[in-house]
Order: sequence, then structure tokens, then C-alpha cells
Amino acid sequence: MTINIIVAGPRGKMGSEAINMINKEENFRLIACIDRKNGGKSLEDIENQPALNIPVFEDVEACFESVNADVFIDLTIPEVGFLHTLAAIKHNIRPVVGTSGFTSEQISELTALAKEKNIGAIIAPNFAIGAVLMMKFSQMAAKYFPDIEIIEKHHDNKLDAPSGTAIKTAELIRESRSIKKQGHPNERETINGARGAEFDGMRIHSVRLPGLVAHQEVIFGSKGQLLTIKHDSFNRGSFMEGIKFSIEKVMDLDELVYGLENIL
Ligand SMILES: NC(=O)C1=CN([C@@H]2O[C@H](COP(=O)(O)OP(=O)(O)OC[C@H]3O[C@@H](n4cnc5c(N)ncnc54)[C@H](OP(=O)(O)O)[C@@H]3O)[C@@H](O)[C@H]2O)C=CC1
Ligand SMILES: O=C(O)C1=N[C@H](C(=O)O)C[C@H](O)C1
Repeated sequence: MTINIIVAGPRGKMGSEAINMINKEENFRLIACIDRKNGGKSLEDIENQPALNIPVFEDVEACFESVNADVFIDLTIPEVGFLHTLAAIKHNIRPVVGTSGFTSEQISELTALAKEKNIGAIIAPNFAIGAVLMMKFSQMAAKYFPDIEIIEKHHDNKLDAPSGTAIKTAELIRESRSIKKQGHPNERETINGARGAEFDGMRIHSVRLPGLVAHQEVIFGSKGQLLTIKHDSFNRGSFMEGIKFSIEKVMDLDELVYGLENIL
């Protein structure tokens, strides 16, 4: 069966890599793109993209009404990605969302809408299988080591902090860790933010530097020992297996799944 796909964010680092992956798969067919700068032009006019000769829309509604798609992939920015995803579900097009930075309220709203429409959807904070394992291993370790610092490191073009992966890691850890406020009860910051963001008593630190792609370590401290669980994405190819898997999997779902750990 051929799966007809729309991609939003085709000029982006992830969008362009995803298009290359889609074009290599026999059962995937890219049928349109959503792009804020190149609406109305053919994708062949877009820099760094092969000549695909498919329609490119600026307006999401116009796109969803004009083409007959099975799956919509969003790799843009949180504000726009949320509206795109909402529109996709309303049009019965299954979303696969990589865009990070959605609030938990937005995820709940999308979950409720997908349930109402009985349609599959996937929001994946991280498509790299190694990162999903890193999160699950961290969840397991947190049962025994409740003192945890999450350090995520990304390229300096990243808009959201902390990363979607760090938030998802903290959410998974919360399910297995006994409630604990870490550090000294009287600790105080002499410079704001020195101890990082607080999540359920844990700390999350966001590093942004040129040269980085996407990296995270979760450090567990205990008497006389440290456990570090670490994952590195050195390039965006690391996310493509997860996107490919999600495009196929979302066709069989009838609800929204938040996190690949729930379906791998
Ligand atoms: N889940 C996962 O595994 C991964 C998720 N991500 C997430 O994917 C998203 C994209 O990342 P990345 O490709 O690195 O980012 P880029 O900045 O390279 O690409 C973002 C794309 O979105 C487009 N865009 C921005 N604003 C709008 C708008 N208002 N309407 C339509 N399109 C818009 C940009 O166009 P323009 O050039 O005009 O701004 C650009 O093409 C991020 O949220 C990131 O966190 C990234 C890697 C892995
Ligand atoms: O912006 C990125 O690059 C990435 N974003 C996702 C996140 O916020 O966790 C996934 C990955 O870390 C790369």
C-alpha cells in the first residue's frame, strides 16, 4: 500500500532529511509540502531540494483540502506545529509530529481530538531509537537512584528549552521515582538559573553550542557512586528510522500516542 504524505518544514534541517528518506522508500509518496516562504512555488524551486514537482502551500487549510493525504509530518516550530496538527486531525489526516515544545495542555487537547475522531497520531519527542532507550533506561534506574540531574546539549539554533526529550525523560522518571526534592534544603542561587530548571525536585540543564547536534546525559548520584546514561545524535540521519517507523505505525493506530516508547 502506498502512503501519501505531506511534510511541513521542507527547507529545515529535519524536513529536508525526512524528504530524502521518504523519496527512497517505495511505499511512501510525498504529495505536498507546507512552507511559509515558498507557497505557490513548486518544490523544485526550493533551495537544496531535488526537483519533485509537487504543490507547496503556505496555508495549511488549503493544503489539507486540496490533496488526499494519509499522513502529515510536522517538523517546524511549536506554535505553528500545534495548529498544523490540530488541522490535520480535523481533516482526518494522521499526524506524525517531531516538532518539540508543545505544552502538556496542547498535547492533551490533541489527544482528546484524536480520540473523538478515532484517528491515529504520533507525537515523538525523539525519533532516535537510542534516545528512546536512554529514556527508558533512565526510568528504570530512577527507581533505585532518585537523585538525578538531566543535562541536554543541542546546537545553538534550537528554539525551545528544555528539549522535548529532556521533558519526556523527566516525565518517564516521575513514574518510577519516589518524590524527592534534591540538593541541600537551604541551597540558594547567587546567579539565577545556576541550578537549572526544576521538575518534580529534579534538575534539568540546557546547553546550547555550535558544533552540537542533539545529546543528553542523565546522571544518577548515590553514596560513593554515579551512574550516567548517555545518548548522542551526531547527525539527523539518526532520527529517520523512527520517522519511517512512525509513518507506517500511525496507519494502524486509532488514538494519539505521545512517545515512541509506547509503540516500539
Ligand atoms: N522529534 C525528533 O526526533 C526531532 C525533533 N526536532 C524538532 O523538529 C523541529 C524542526 O527542527 P529543525 O529541522 O532542526 O529546525 P529548522 O529551523 O532547521 O527547520 C524548521 C523549519 O520550520 C519552518 N518554519 C518556521 N516557522 C514556520 C512557520 N511559521 N510556518 C511554516 N514553517 C515554518 C522553517 O522555515 P524558515 O526557514 O522560513 O524559518 C524551517 O523550514 C524542531 O521543533 C526540533 O526541536 C528536531 C530533531 C529531531
Ligand atoms: O531541536 C533539535 O535538534 C532536537 N529536538 C528534539 C528535542 O527537543 O528533544 C529531539 C532532538 O533532541 C533534536
